[in-house]
Amino acid sequence: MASITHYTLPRPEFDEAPKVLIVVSPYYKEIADAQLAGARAELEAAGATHETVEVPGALEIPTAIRIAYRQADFDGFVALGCVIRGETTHYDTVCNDSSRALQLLGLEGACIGNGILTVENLDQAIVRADAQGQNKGGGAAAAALHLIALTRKFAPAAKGIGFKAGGDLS
Ligand SMILES: Nc1c(NC[C@H](O)[C@H](O)[C@H](O)CO)[nH]c(=O)[nH]c1=O
Ligand SMILES: CC(=O)[C@@H](O)COP(=O)(O)O
Repeated sequence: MASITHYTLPRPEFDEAPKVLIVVSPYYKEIADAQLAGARAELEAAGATHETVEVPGALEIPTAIRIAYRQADFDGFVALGCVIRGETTHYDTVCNDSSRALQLLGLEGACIGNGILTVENLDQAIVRADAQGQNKGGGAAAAALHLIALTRKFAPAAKGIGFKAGGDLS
């Protein structure tokens, strides 16, 4: 069988440290801890500051990010959690709704890395969460950092454009 490796973008560099919120569901605590280790290492390697809040399950992650996006001043967010298929259709609800809500927040301008694992079994979760393995937590943190870098790159101030009340360009 043919195989191909993923290309990883170089880590972005920042003049001013990004401030990042990690929102994690410890629904599967050991998996969440491994994801957190990978995400924190990636953020620290980029010089970002970070804090972490917990929510009960993956379904609460987008709402928690929405609250922080509206009420605090984080540059970006890392969503960490794990959904493992059970006997019922609830799996599809948790996977699809959490993912869709994160995407909608992203389209509003929130810089979010989605590290919510959606897997068939615990073995799949373990290899993906492992910071020395597939390190999906680190990958989600890297995604958030890239979106923050893009936001700063295209910020009006960086182009010398100011906005006045009323919307006139100066
Ligand atoms: N089954 C999983 C859940 N379910 C819980 C939901 O996320 C939610 O907390 C509940 O429906 C209350 O709103 N959450 C996970 O993170 N992982 C699962 O496998
Ligand atoms: C992700 C899930 O939905 C799962 O944990 C719930 O299991 P079940 O479908 O057996 O209730």
